[in-house]
Amino acid sequence: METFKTTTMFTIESNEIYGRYMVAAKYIKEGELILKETPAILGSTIEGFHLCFRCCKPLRTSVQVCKNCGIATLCSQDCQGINHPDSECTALKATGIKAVQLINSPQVIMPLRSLLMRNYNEDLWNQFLSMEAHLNTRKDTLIWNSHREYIEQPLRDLNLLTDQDLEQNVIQKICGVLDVNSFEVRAPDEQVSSSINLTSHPQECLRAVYVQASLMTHDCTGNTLLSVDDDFVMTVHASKPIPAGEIVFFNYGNCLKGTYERRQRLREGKYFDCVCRRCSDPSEMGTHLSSVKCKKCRNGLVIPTIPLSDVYKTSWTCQSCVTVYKGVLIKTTLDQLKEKIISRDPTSLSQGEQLLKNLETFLAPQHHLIIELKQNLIPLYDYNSFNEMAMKRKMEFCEDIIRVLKIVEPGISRLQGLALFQLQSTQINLANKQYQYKEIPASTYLETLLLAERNLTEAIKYLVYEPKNSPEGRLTKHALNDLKILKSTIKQMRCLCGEGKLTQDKDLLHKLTRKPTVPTTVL
Ligand SMILES: C[S@@+](CC[C@H](N)C(=O)[O-])C[C@H]1O[C@@H](n2cnc3c(N)ncnc32)[C@H](O)[C@@H]1O
Repeated sequence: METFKTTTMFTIESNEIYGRYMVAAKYIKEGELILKETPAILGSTIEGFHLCFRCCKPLRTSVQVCKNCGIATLCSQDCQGINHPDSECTALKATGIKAVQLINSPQVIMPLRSLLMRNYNEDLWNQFLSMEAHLNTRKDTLIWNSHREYIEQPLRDLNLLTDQDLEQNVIQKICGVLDVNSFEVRAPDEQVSSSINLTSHPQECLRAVYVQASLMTHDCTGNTLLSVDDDFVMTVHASKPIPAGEIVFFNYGNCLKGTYERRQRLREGKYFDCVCRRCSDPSEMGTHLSSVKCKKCRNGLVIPTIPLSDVYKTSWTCQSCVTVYKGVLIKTTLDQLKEKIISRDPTSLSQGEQLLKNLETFLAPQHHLIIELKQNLIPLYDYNSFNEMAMKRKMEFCEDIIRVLKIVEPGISRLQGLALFQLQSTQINLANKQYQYKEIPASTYLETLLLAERNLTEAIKYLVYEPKNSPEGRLTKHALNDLKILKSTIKQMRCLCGEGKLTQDKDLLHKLTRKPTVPTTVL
């Protein structure tokens, strides 16, 4: 086994299965910082859209061009962003191309910026080239041909590629590295609600390559927490203790998806078949995120007989009455349900609840389609935030999601932090309302506040690792302030209860029902 690189925290090793991978060089404590890194290259998603070369803000209306190179698009001449250094500016100018040529082909910009690295930062270029691109697997596939037509050909037409570049498939290599190694990061100025929404990706998210962080191997339960701040600096913390010699993993996908969906995405985008502990377990560590209800006994849960096989290729067996179902049957049912989810009106709460009932007749209570629908319904319940039933339903959904997250994302988890934050704020709002209208006695009110305090404290425990200059970091600041207020309220309520004075402290209720400074649609 060859060791490529060492820091005090990790070494890089390599084997046949993973290629290079990161290994803990010492015992790493939960929450310890493993690495902090700026991106080697930043750009738009594969389809390409225009962004400011300096700050990477998507350019929606006016576009200016860098006065020095006359090519790079900018949001303004005064932009203070650091992502268009003089070295790149000079290399871009030397190409002799015109700004309009790039404006007409936004999809070539990120590959071109990557290519230019070789002219001004050989070290970084070599590191970039050493990254996994899966050229052999991708050769002559749809993605290969698409990159040839939409990226290689336009760059060739601009005379930016040598014969040797074409012979060595340099552009395919660059595109492969970008596709396999990029992290999706938020575009600056994205609304907080979309950026910390669990379900939908921000509309204009960017791709960024971090040369060290990308060496982490995938595992569906991971042992790290990755965060990116407003300046695109990535931090990697241990989400649980990592003994010396253990692999440092990161979950490349969405931990709330089912095994089939996760594995399919990894196969299509990262070119490997995940065989981690979670993928190999037919019950997904007891969560039953992919299990369906048995039609025959109506009691048991039906799970794949061979979990590492495709849904439709393996048979499925009821854990209770042992009835065996054909995989195609399960797949057809799931496809029909997915179709219903897609075609529902996403703004209609009643339609969503109706569909949820429908899903619950076929699927395990924690099936990923049910969890996903609940995530989507939570923001709709926020619009009814003064309705008691709505608040209770929202809390129920948060608790359901947290229960699953505790298993599939154990340890420090941003998603758990966000879900707990949502939960406690609704608990407080509901208790305030009930206490104000004398529906609950002071002792019950106090009990609920204590419960909310525990949830808020736990949320903060997970969220303190978020960089201060990120939407989650700003939410954490807000949460810390909320906790202070909550503690002082609890103190006052304890006094009131102790003295038997069940008064309604309006000021106290007002403080506790303040709207958070960030939208609450975090789930
Ligand atoms: C972002 S790169 C990781 C670094 C890469 N191993 C290298 O040597 O450059 C992702 C690639 O690593 C490999 N990989 C990562 N996690 C894996 C896993 N759990 N099982 C098999 N291969 C994995 C796959 O080839 C995948 O496309």
